Amino acid sequence: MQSIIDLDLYPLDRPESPEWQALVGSARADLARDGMFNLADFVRQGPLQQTVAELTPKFATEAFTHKRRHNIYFRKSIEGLPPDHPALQEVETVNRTLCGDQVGGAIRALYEWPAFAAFLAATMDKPALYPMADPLASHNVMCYREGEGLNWHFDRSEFTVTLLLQAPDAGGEFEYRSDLRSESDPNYDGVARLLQGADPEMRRLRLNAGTLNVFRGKNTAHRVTPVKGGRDRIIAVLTYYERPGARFTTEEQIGFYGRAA
Ligand SMILES: O=C(O)CCC(=O)C(=O)O
Ligand SMILES: [Fe+2]
Repeated sequence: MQSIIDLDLYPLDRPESPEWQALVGSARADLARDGMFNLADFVRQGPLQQTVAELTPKFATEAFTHKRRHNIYFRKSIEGLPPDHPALQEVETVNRTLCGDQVGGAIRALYEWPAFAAFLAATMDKPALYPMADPLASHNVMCYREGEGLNWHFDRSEFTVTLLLQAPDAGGEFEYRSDLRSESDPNYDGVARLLQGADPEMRRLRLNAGTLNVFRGKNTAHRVTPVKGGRDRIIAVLTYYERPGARFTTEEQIGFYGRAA
């Protein structure tokens, strides 16, 4: 793992050491304050560039083009909400996705490294986290070309872990609004306000390649703005759950990836 991650900077291989505990502590403090934490230069430049070189031809030939109009919930209707409620306003998403069964190398090695899941669990104050059993959804790499983005949504899992592999020249920014809803309060009026561009608490993040980002995606509305310029935005999305064996439904697999597996 030392060839992929700088373990001197980020001692994930030494759980419970003072350095590991300090890293977990600062990640927890950031999560509590901002709903996210970032570890810059988490993956080394060599494996980053190698991964981009391996995956670029696959994006040209075998990636699924995710292009659809959807609302922030990725659901046709929400019980108790009239179809014309502004929280159900539709937006368009376009990007290309490679699924877990198409991504190997450093990304898969990191995804399946037990010490990485254990570190993430500690930052989130959970007893354990497990990779998904879903051959498609477990770890994805997404590519956004000029004009492409991912529109407003909430994630299925409580936390989302991303690793930017290649930053675009401009655009492709990550915009988010932490704690827009909660388990007990869907806050549809707040959702409508965000979609109308009128939420003063929306924040924007420009990531650098190699940065690990962890955020509370289930109740944090977020989007990726359209990329500008010729350099694609390429990002790995790693999904963990508190129980082993998590899978998407067949309908979700087809909606996100165009196939079931
Ligand atoms: O591309 C990103 O930065 C975010 C990806 C994301 O939100 C998702 O895959 O659910
Ligand atoms: Fe997301």
